[in-house]
Amino acid sequence: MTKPRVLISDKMDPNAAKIFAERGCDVDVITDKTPDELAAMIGDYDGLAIRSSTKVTKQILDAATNLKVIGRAGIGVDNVDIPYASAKGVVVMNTPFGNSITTAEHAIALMFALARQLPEANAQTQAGKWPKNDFMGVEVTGKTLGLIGAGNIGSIVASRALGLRMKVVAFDPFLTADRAIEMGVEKADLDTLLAKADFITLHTPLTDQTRNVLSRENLAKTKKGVRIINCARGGLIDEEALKEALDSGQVAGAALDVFATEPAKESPLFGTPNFICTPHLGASTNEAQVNVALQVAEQMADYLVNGGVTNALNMPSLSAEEAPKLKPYTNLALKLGSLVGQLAHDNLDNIAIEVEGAAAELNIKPITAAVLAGFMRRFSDAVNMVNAPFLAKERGFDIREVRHDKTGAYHTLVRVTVNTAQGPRSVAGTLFANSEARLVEIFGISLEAELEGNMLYIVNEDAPGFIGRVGTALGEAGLNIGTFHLGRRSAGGEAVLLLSMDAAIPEAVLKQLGTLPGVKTVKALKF
Ligand SMILES: NC(=O)C1=CN([C@@H]2O[C@H](COP(=O)(O)OP(=O)(O)OC[C@H]3O[C@@H](n4cnc5c(N)ncnc54)[C@H](O)[C@@H]3O)[C@@H](O)[C@H]2O)C=CC1
Ligand SMILES: O=C(O)C(=O)COP(=O)(O)O
Repeated sequence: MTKPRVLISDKMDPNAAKIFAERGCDVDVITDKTPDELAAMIGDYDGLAIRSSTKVTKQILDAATNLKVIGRAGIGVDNVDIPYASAKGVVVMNTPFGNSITTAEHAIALMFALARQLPEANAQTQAGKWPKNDFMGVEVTGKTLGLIGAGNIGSIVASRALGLRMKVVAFDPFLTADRAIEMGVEKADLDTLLAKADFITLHTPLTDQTRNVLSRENLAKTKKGVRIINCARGGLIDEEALKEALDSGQVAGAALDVFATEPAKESPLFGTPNFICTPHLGASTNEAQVNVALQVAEQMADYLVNGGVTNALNMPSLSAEEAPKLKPYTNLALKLGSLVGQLAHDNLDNIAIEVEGAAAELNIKPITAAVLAGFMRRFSDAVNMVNAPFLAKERGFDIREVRHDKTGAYHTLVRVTVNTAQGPRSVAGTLFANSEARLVEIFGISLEAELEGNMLYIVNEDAPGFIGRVGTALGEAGLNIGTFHLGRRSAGGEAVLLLSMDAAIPEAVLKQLGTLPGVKTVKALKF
């Protein structure tokens, strides 16, 4: 097997490259490339490891013809076009906890820097001014900290602030009353927070809902003299409006680690009194960088080498232990989905996946994803287990997953059913020797077959001499039959023939077979 190739395109702790190599990947570290340069090289790679500098846009994803996984050594993934990556079947992972303490500490550091104007006092002292009477600060003890976003980082900031004897008011639509009590914070709506807070700190991702949460209008609702800290994402604050609010004194100080456009080489805020900034250093500690580098490399290598999925934003998790157990099932599911996809005529919008026996003990999500991937291959070759659920959702598919406790004739079974105009149609398969995928039922008829390569599917009325006529027609066309599988509903009733063929069957031969007496359906299948 060729080794998966990984590109590390942002500055990352060397542990990442080391882990990739140890886990059987070829790794290149090539940073600071322009988008065009990255697009020109990305086609060679199976994995892309990034921080916040690399922008994974449509341009990059279109050029990434071999890419299977993007790993973000950090938290925010707003620099990755996740919907497009999903549509392209590329898994996107992050490391949701590795740098959260470090970033929370940076927010607290900036809060103190604002409260005591440390950067300016430091600069003037070192300039020989000894400005002892120019810097009157504020205490944080007893003050109210307004937390916008109370997730991992926000809750660490809250715990540190409570330790500093501050009061914490939190706005987060997903914060439950119980969790707020557990955190020791007061849950509030945004307007209440804006009116109460002496300091405001932001800890939400950048989304369409959070963009400009501190807009001009909202800045005007703050308590006069508020101090604002942003260690989350630049787009959360209207920078022009913040500049005006600093100039007017509505905002007494602001500390930004992040900017709407990065690198921020210029800004209306630069040079404003009581404005402090750092160049997106929130996650920059030795500890955090080692954490995220190790974690991203482990996760990506797991996926590329074993199929394990951890911390993916566009795919259900699958442990490295589970992945090998599920592999034969996803293979079976892909084939059953593909069979239904190739045989179903209607414009279907529903599919049910049932598992029983040993299959019912497993994580059903990857099995469903594989059925959908197989089923939707009739729409596009680019469908895989990552993008199939996403595409199915986009098409408004009704997907049902059923887990049966009972065990039937087979120790393990996966059944795929679609509702057609003629009623439900289902196919089922099992695993022989725990690994070999076998079809065992097709549209209510028992029939055992491997679904492999080129196949010929015929439905006919069971009648003497029919099989001979099929064999003769194929022989005369110079087409060799590999294996031959037969099933029927009842003697003289509907029968199914499933043949594996050594080569694809030409259209003319299919047409000719269709003219044989008693034939209802003839179809070439490909697995
Ligand atoms: N400056 C830096 O170097 C770093 C910045 N970050 C940024 O910090 C952000 C937060 O990280 P975590 O706390 O780990 O994420 P998280 O996902 O644990 O927490 C985010 C919180 O924001 C809340 N939220 C979502 N929409 C909201 C809305 N409309 N209004 C209010 N709250 C909302 C969520 O409910 C969640 O509780 C990341 O998304 C990333 O952008 C993260 C690490 C380093
Ligand atoms: O983890 C995050 O979300 C960060 O913003 C850290 O960014 P960085 O990896 O330091 O470029």
